[in-house]
Amino acid sequence: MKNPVRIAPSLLAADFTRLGAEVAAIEKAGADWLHLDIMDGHFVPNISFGPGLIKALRPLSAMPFDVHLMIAPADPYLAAFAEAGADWISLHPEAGPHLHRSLQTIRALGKKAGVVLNPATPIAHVAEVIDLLDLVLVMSVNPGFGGQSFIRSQLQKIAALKALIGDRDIRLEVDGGVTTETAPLCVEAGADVLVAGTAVFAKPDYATAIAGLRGC
Ligand SMILES: O=C(CO)[C@@H](O)[C@H](O)COP(=O)(O)O
Repeated sequence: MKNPVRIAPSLLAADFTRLGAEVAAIEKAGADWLHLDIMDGHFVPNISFGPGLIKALRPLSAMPFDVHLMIAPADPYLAAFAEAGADWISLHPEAGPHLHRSLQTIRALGKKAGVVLNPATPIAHVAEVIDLLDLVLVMSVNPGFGGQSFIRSQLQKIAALKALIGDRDIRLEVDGGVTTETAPLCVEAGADVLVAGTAVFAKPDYATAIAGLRGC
């Protein structure tokens, strides 16, 4: 069965002086999920925000909170993100020695578990842990910053993952350089969740931007 396409604006591109209002605005504009990029200045060369912000935003929105951990190690912080209000928690295979155990921990916390593949990370990691996955996130830029250009080779990776996932109940998400030009290519390759930062928050009308990414 084909999943409907979900649009997940990335808060990293929002106006940090008015985050509560930004979250309310994208929800009203039709966003499906809120994507939250957690960066530690070590796993990626940027620092963003932590569980405190997620806890502050949680009462303001009914959207599922989709938390992408760009931190290493990730294991010591999984419970904090779960308690703060994350619904989906995804991490990189490179973030620790025991991806399988990390995914088990996320599920034991009652959350949906995801694995994230950098542009140079092979899909073999997914096959090894597929029974523990609710989501696979393909990075179509090198993680750390918004506003980068889409790496087109990742379309083949999305298609290969779609074939690997088959009819399992696993979302296939793409993040980085997603625009009205690249979004249809991602969906055609098999993605069903589109993360977009600048393609939403840098636009004057969020509803038009979200509808454009959804292809309607
Ligand atoms: O995780 C990241 C970057 O590391 C992304 O979520 C970006 O924040 C997406 O930004 P755009 O490429 O859509 O502007």
